[in-house]
Amino acid sequence: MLRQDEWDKWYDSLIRAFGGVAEPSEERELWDSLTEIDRSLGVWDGDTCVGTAGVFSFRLTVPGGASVPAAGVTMVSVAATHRRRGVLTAMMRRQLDDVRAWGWPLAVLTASEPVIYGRFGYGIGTYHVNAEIDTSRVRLSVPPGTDDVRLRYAVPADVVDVCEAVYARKVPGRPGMPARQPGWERLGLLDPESSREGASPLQCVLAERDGEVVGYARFRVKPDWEPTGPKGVVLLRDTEALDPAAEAALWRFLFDIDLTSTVKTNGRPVDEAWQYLVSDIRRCSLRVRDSLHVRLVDVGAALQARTYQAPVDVVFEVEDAFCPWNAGRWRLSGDAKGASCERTTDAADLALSVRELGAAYLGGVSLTALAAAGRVRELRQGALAEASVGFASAVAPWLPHGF
Ligand SMILES: CC(=O)SCCNC(=O)CCNC(=O)[C@H](O)C(C)(C)COP(=O)(O)OP(=O)(O)OC[C@H]1O[C@@H](n2cnc3c(N)ncnc32)[C@H](O)[C@@H]1OP(=O)(O)O
Repeated sequence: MLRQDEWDKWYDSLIRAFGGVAEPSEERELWDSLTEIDRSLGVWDGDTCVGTAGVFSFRLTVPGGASVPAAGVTMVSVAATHRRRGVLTAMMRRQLDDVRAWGWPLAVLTASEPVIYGRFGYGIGTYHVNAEIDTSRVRLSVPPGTDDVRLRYAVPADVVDVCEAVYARKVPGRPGMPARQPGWERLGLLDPESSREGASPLQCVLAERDGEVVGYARFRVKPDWEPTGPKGVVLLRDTEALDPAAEAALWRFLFDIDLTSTVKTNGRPVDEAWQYLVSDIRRCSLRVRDSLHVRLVDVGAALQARTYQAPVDVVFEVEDAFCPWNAGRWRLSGDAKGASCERTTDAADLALSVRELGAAYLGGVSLTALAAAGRVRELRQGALAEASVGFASAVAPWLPHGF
């Protein structure tokens, strides 16, 4: 376990493993304040730190809206001098044992390289979309009520509480969103000058209706000119809105900022509303990327913490070499109201590894698709369709920010 007075050395070791470029002090201080020391691991060779791993104590929305304790695995590194000797494997062993002992059913992470974590039982549970929208050509058609939404600029730090309140109201409605705990609001405000690369400081626009804040967008603008005229870029940091009209008003604003011709987004939901309002989706240059990797640390507790949009009664035969306490047969019975998941000796209906369960858990990756890839085996006819429909989420799961 890490000690507070070791943090600087520990963090320096992490930074070096990521290439050694120092973070702006504002950012370093933020991660210092968010580090949960007693949940962090350091591996030392003498007084040199050669391995780092941390955990944030998240609560994550799962299908059905429950907020489930989840270890947000973070700050993982092994010094290049000590790589490929099993240091990461040893830290993952200790960490997953710890998470189990804390009684948390899930561990989640975003990976520097997707190849790393499958061996430890993580499956890719959410994807996100990056877009580069040609707003000189792409038009938005907005729903009724959009013109009733008033927009106004505000200083981001001055209105962070109202933005957080909007965010908090969105959390239960989308699997994968963490409830933002005190301190995390600073992540959305992070704005070191050295990271702007010619763009403006962070700007914020609030959407209001009848004096109530119903949405916000935080962004930067990077001015640019060519001989024929302006071609500035709007760099979206984040946006949330409480209803379709507020959402459309904010996107219309982002599309229409004078002297700009591109909106760039990073890490947006795959089913976000603006995609269904644009005149030309092809000119939005969508790219999909893996986002949250999900590991069921306690299969029974995790599967019964969520609900199922259609009735499910199936026996899973689960393979889990890294956390053998999960291996074996589990009967999951559930519907949209609740679920139970117990050990059973009954015959299995579906066979899969814990990695596929992690992928399907938040409802964004279909068990049928995994079966088509040979990753899930159907042992009772009909069980695959039943489980696949039950597991799906009407709203695509999404992780709103890195950690
Ligand atoms: C949640 C996060 O924080 S993501 C950030 C992860 N960190 C980084 O990317 C920083 C740079 N990289 C590193 O620090 C290290 O290379 C790590 C942490 C990725 C791997 O640490 P190591 O101690 O070398 O891993 P370890 O020796 O335990 O490897 C276990 C297995 O995973 C494989 N593996 C580990 N990392 C990688 C990788 N990046 N690419 C391919 N295979 C890998 C190893 O080859 C080994 O396979 P084997 O069991 O078949 O021999």
